[in-house]
Amino acid sequence: MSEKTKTGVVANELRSNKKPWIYSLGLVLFLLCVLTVIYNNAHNKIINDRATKQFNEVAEMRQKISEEISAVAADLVYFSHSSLALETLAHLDPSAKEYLASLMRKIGELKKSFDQIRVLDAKGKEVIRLNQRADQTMAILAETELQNKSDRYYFKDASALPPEHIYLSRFDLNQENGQVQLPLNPVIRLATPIHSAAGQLLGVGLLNYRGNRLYELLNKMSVHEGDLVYLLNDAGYYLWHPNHSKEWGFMLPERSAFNFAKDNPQAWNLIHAEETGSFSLASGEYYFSTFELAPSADFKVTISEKITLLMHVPSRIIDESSHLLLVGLALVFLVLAPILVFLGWKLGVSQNRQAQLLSKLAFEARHDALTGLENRKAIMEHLEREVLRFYRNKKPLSVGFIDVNYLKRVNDRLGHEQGDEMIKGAAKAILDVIRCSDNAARIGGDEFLIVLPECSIDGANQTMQRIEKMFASFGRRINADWSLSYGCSQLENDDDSAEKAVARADAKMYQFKQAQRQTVKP
Ligand SMILES: Nc1nc2c(ncn2[C@@H]2O[C@H](COP(=O)(O)OP(=O)(O)OP(=O)(O)O)[C@@H](O)[C@H]2O)c(=O)[nH]1
Repeated sequence: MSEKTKTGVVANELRSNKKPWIYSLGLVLFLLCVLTVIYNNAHNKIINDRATKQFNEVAEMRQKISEEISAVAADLVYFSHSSLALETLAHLDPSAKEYLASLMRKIGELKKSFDQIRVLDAKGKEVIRLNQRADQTMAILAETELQNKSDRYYFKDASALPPEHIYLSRFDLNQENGQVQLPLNPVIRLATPIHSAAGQLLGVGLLNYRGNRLYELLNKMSVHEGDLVYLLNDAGYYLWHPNHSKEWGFMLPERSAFNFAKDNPQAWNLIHAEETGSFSLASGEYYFSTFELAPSADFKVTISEKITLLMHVPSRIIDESSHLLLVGLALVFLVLAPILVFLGWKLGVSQNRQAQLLSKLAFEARHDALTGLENRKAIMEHLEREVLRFYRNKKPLSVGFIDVNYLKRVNDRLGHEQGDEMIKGAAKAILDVIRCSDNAARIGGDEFLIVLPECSIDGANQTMQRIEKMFASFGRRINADWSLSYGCSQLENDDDSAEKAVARADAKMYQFKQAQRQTVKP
């Protein structure tokens, strides 16, 4: 086998050995790519779903707060602009006051969300006042307990409004006698001026809406575990904080440090940039909506406060969802990767086997099984090519024909194994003697053909002699009398052909054999 062929075979083998690895790694890489695509899609979907959910939640809560305040405004308008209120304040009907108080009590006990319900006259003196009891019933205060509130901002602001307009105080803590009421009592005061038919101010209707009712709504918000909900006033103070001890910093000096705007100036600027939106910071995602704490547009609202509903998804929660996804996909990888490695390996091995089988078949189709030399078909193709080269460059081309003598007799007398040894001996002698550029083939039972490019007939005959000698020496080693006959021919001109050259060499070999037979007695 030539060095070149040997290198080719080694390269093929190396390639074959790598195939199972390549297929296994290829499939694992494919799995990694698929899982990466799945991760990206799932991750984006989680982000989008979360954004949609949070936006919807914030919008829904804003709507609920607006509906709640609208219902409170409707209650205020209902008793304040009733004929009973007019008759009471204008002193038209002495029994009207009693009916009005009874109506106000009904409203208070039905809704259970009012700390106080009052009617003040035009001078700010309480005419009717109901306080909510601990059991949520309403107590009508006696005449002696009624106070003058003319100096309070809510009376002044409300009495200055046009007819039927509504005033909403800021959302803050109720104060009694200049002190913050304890336990803390968050309230929103809704007030509306009461005018006579002629447009004269008769008094003010007033409701103290309990902020705790808003908190109940906020508590019902369906937030994902770990998400944080804040309600902020327009100065960034917490009206609602998951940690309630941070609320009301603008009213309680000891809590004045707790302010979202101060703690998160970057987030606060972004919140102020638009009414509703979202943004992401290192601390997590934020979804917000800033709106007026006011009833729906059906009411004429003159003064109200802007508040911000803010939902914060901490980065820890975001990372957790990504982490869970990663862990899930890692598990899928750990389950599938060994299966794919196994399948890739099997595929590579079976492809190797198939390739080896094919190359063995291809080799066998062109080679002799006993000697490993080429067969007739292969050497004739080779000779055809050499003949074409001879036509072109006219360099001498010779053919040697060898026939082993007395093979039949060896077979018959000593057995086929000895006969085979004889054939293999002839092949070995040929291969040991010819040049690398020569080609030899076994073309029949005991016949061999040798193609000798760039070799004259004399050179070919000398080569045959050397083969004959070497073959005989092999025989002597086993005390056998091995001999062979040979004949050579040289390509002559452009009319000459491979077949003709082989036939001439065969004829020469035959003559040689005849001559041998006459001189050497078997
Ligand atoms: N052991 C063995 N014998 C083979 C093989 N191929 C062919 N033969 C036998 O070789 C013998 C060849 O017979 P012949 O053509 O008469 O050749 P020979 O006996 O060498 O006689 P000459 O060629 O005339 O010298 C036949 O009996 C074949 O069966 C083989 O691969 N191994």
